[in-house]
Amino acid sequence: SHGWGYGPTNGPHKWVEDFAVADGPRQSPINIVPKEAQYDSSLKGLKLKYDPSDAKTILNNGHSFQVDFVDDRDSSTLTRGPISGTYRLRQFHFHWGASDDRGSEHTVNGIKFPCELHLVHWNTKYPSFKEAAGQPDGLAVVGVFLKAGAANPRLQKVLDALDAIETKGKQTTFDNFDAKTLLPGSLDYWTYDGSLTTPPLLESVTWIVLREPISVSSAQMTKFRSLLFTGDGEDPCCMVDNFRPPQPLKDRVQ
Ligand SMILES: CN[C@@H]1CN(c2cccc(OC)c2)S(=O)(=O)c2sc(S(N)(=O)=O)cc21
Ligand SMILES: [Zn+2]
Repeated sequence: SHGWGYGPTNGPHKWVEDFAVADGPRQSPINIVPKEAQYDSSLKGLKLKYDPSDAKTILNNGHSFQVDFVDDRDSSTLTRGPISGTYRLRQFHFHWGASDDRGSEHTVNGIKFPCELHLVHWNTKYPSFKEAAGQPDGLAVVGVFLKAGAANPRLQKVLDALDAIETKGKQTTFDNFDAKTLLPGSLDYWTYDGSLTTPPLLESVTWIVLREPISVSSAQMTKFRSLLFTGDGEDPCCMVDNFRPPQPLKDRVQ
């Protein structure tokens, strides 16, 4: 079967055919309008504690690439901020464009960034990630914008691993990586209730989008674009424009 993707025949405008929740009340991403966001003084600061030894593998999943973490104990966690309880880091991945003028999923005042990092965490009040993914308070994803500028040395270890996972399904070990090094200096954030931005588009995500971007150079973006959506032996298709456009806010505030 021709699974979902980002092309003209299986892209975001087609996902509702297989995933009716695509038209749901809390879909992601959204356009963030800082002036319309409500300041909530009761919100606490984010607490992110990541153990570099939890990093396990890096995988080309045919939609993006992701770094997977060992999540069988509370060693890499997200607490405080808008959430209650303890969420464990499961994986991080990126979304990017074919050129620097697009690529991010969330936008700010309609502005697109060339790339967006997502750090996916699941609520440990549920027995497993899969169980949590189906619950309204099951996941918390920290989004970080990447802004075109100076090369970011913190990205280099991730980018150097991409040669080994060029095609869909390729995976290689990726250990001893501190995901905290990918975060900007300030942890100021916008937050809203949303969904996965890819099928199954589950409405189980508390989104926490950091206001301060990190930098990425055009040469580093070229490295992201060297990946393929396609598997070995298939006609090669560059992995670019793997982002869902902003969705209606419906009855939500930030
Ligand atoms: C391909 N989709 C990613 C993989 N995931 C996935 C895999 C299996 C089952 C499942 O739900 C039951 C979800 S995931 O939950 O790690 C996420 S989060 C996310 S994003 N862009 O909203 O941050 C994309 C994906
Ligand atoms: Zn994502």
